[in-house]
Amino acid sequence: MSEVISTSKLSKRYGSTYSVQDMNLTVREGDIYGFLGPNGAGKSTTLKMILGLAKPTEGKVKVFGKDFAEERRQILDQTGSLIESPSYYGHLTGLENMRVVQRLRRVPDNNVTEALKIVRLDKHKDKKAGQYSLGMKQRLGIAMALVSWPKLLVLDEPTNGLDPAGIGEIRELIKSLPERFGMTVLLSSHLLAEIEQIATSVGIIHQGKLLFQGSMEELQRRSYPMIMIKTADNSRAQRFLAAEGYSPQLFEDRIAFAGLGDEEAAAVNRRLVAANIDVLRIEEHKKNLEHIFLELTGKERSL
Ligand SMILES: Nc1ncnc2c1ncn2[C@@H]1O[C@H](COP(=O)(O)OP(=O)(O)OP(=O)(O)O)[C@@H](O)[C@H]1O
Repeated sequence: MSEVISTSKLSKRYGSTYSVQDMNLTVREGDIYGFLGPNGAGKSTTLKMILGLAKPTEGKVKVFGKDFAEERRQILDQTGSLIESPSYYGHLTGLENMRVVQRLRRVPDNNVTEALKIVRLDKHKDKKAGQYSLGMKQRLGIAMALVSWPKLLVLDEPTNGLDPAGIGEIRELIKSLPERFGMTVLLSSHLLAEIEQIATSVGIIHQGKLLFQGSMEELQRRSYPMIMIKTADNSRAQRFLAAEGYSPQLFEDRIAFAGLGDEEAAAVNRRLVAANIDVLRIEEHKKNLEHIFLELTGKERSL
């Protein structure tokens, strides 16, 4: 798969503070790349530099293998974006707003009709955008970004402020874009669950630095399984097993073991039963992404 975006040592400094530092980001064709980080991590700043809306202090951006500084126009012609909140004219209808973008992008009427249909605003196209709900405004913003059928779509927190139904709708829409239209999508979010559900690749940014970059599977692989055992008396089970040389931890209503193989799990089970401690459940838990994220950002030490 070819690289659609690659940045090398991309940095942005405001005063003496780096908002983004030495960012080597790679987005491949057909990816839905989830750019994940807490508020203030530097996501918007990075996206703005990729789109030429902010000037890097250091480093380079290549989009479609072209140097942004040299081939800006050609790159932007094939790119659609929604950065921060959508910009629209409140006194114009959804359709009229689309026409404004249509003229700028010099695309046929059909593109407008299709884009409105895809974001399901076709029935509301004659209503003033100022009277749209938050979700509709967001969808209008996405329709504007889609109108030229870009090869690359960059979306900054596209589900911000939406209710769960709206989030689900936008999520399904984004997920369908690579397959339906051959697009590559780069989107940012501070919500792990959202990235987990949409993205095929992930970049985790914290305090301006990229801490992890890879496929969603690679990130998932970092999670090692824990064996959780629920007994009729967890405290007694824990003391008993600790005396037998194991090191279980009490965790909610279970005792937890790291790195316990199948045979060891069976042995623990036998010992508990022999000690007259009823075993109610034995389960394998994968560490969830939240744990991994917290570990990467250095905020979590236990379990
Ligand atoms: N124009 C600016 N001048 C000074 N500092 C800025 C400017 N723009 C951004 N910053 C700082 O850069 C850091 C990163 O901001 P950025 O908006 O990129 O973060 P983010 O990850 O997108 O967060 P959020 O999700 O809250 O938008 C913040 O500390 C912010 O205060």
